[in-house]
Amino acid sequence: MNSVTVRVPAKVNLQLAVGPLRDDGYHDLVNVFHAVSIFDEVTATAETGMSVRVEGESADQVPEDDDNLAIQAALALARHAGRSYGVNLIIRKSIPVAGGMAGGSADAAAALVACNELWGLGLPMDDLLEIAADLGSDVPFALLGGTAVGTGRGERLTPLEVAGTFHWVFALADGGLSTATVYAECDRMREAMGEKVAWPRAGESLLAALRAGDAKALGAELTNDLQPAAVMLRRSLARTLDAGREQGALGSLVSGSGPTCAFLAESEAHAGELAASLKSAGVARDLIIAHGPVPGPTVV
Ligand SMILES: C[C@](O)(CO)[C@H](O)COP(=O)(O)OP(=O)(O)OC[C@H]1O[C@@H](n2ccc(N)nc2=O)[C@H](O)[C@@H]1O
Ligand SMILES: Nc1ncnc2c1ncn2[C@@H]1O[C@H](COP(=O)(O)OP(=O)(O)OP(=O)(O)O)[C@@H](O)[C@H]1O
Repeated sequence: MNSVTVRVPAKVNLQLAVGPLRDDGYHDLVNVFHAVSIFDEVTATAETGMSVRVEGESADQVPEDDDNLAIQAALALARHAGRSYGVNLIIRKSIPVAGGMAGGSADAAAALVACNELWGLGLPMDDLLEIAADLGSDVPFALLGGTAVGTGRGERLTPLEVAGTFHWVFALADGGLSTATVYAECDRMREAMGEKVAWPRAGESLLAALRAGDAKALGAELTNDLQPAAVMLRRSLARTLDAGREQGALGSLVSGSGPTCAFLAESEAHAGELAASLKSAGVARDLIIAHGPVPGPTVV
């Protein structure tokens, strides 16, 4: 086999509970991940060296050297296998860059799956998950897909049972936000308010809403502890979130570290109406309709 193409979804966080800052610079989380139908595609082709090319949505903002998370994934996999494999990766991006939807992590997960296949390694999921955790906190979930709760840095995963499909509208913003900067702003705001940071816990009502496939109940339970920090760093997000609520979204929140905002709709038709109203309100660079949960990386 000379070439393998893998399609990989974006994520939104349905609950992001951020615990105290740890000594290693990370935060313990309860992170309810949900994979949605916005996809990047990664094609891996056998080659002697390691190279990457990026095409599509905001490709110019993605590095085409060893800083690219997909190349780092291929290098980590070759190291794990103990061989000096080569690969050319072509990444076709649709997931917004630095948008809080884990696009880089998705590409890394896709590269792990594609190279595992291309190089005939046959490594099991558990090995790939271990390599993924070293690449970034979101990468293990990007390998898994579906809906799952992540603890620790977000890398320790338990898949969740979900009934049916949820319909979403995503409002894209101009420019990205740095994940590390948003966490640091969250710490700063908490300290300024003298807030005692609680140990993060999964929302029982949120898990029940997922099990029941109850969009209305889910909408009321969406929470993101990074949202105040993201809004502080990008004030315009307050207006975007307000517009979603005014236009009848069941729930509105910043996706992960932002600046993409996520709005839950009642149905596919309602998502279409909501996207049209938000477009007219002029509160986003672009709007994308998607559904979840969807499976993780898939060879196409
Ligand atoms: C905001 C989320 O996307 C929600 O899923 C993730 O928590 C971020 O995951 P990620 O982008 O894979 O993040 P990493 O590459 O592991 O870490 C980037 C930076 O984010 C901060 N970080 C990340 C994860 C975590 N549990 N605590 C943190 O404080 C740290 O400053 C870290 O240096
Ligand atoms: N394959 C990649 N795709 C996108 N960005 C990448 C990639 N490799 C490295 N990067 C760098 O990582 C930064 C963050 O990109 P990414 O799109 O993953 O952010 P994000 O969606 O906010 O992440 P998260 O939701 O995991 O916090 C970008 O600014 C870019 O420079």
